[in-house]
Amino acid sequence: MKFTKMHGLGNTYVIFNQLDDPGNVLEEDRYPELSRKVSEIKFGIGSDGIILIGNSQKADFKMRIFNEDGSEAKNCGNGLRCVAKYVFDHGYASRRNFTIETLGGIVSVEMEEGRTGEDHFSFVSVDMGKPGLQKGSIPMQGDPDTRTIDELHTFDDQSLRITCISIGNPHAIIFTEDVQAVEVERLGPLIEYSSLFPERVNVGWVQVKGSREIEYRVWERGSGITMACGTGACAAVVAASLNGLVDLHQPITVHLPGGDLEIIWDGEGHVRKRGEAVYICSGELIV
Ligand SMILES: N[C@H](CCC[C@H](N)C(=O)O)C(=O)O
Repeated sequence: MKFTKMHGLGNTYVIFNQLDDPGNVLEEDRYPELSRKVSEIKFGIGSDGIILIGNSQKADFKMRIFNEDGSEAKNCGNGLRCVAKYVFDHGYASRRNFTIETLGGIVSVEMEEGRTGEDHFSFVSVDMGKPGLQKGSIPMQGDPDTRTIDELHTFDDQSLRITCISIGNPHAIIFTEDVQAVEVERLGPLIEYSSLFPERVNVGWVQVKGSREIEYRVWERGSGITMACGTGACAAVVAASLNGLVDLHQPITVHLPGGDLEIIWDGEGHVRKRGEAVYICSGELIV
């Protein structure tokens, strides 16, 4: 199978182009195992998961994403930027703006000139759609028509205030005074596997640095600690806005371990993000 390995702020995916390469199409039940094998650095390639680029009946392209543990996710912000750059650079997209279907909905992307310009169109803007705010959209236990904003919940011996947002995929956001001091590795799985979330959950910690700047660390459902999470960064800005901690209508800089993303939300409509997508290598996977 031919692959291209790319990253968005160090959140790395091995991408299989299925648009015109039947050799990259497997039986449906083989993809979870493929993701587990490919993601493993010693016996595989090493990544946070795999992405399949396919044809769509509803959009210009289709993106499927599988986490490191083989679970299929409904959305992937960093992955969308990588897919957009790939299809644009390889001539599948005839315009700078186009749409990509995900299991979490259809998103619009626009290719932008890079900051330095040496790698033309290295930046991608993505309209991630309307965030889900009701418990029923996350999904999580409780009244499906109510929101989870700064709600106290207990996870084993930890009582934490959480704000839950769906960006097509589920996120639990926790605000902290010192994001670097958080024991992400210990708390992440406690929350990810809590019975509160029937489909598990991505967990993000946010330290507000100013009305237009936050710092964010993530424990990803199905992949653990990653260098960045695009949907998580969007969820973090929406959660911070709902808690009155950052400005609406203004670009919010989100500092992640792998770099910065620019996110903007108007308080009720679509959440948008802008960031880079970078090639690492391409090759042939022996399956
Ligand atoms: N672990 C996520 C999928 C990857 C999301 C992340 N890598 C991003 O950039 O949004 C989930 O199971 O919903």
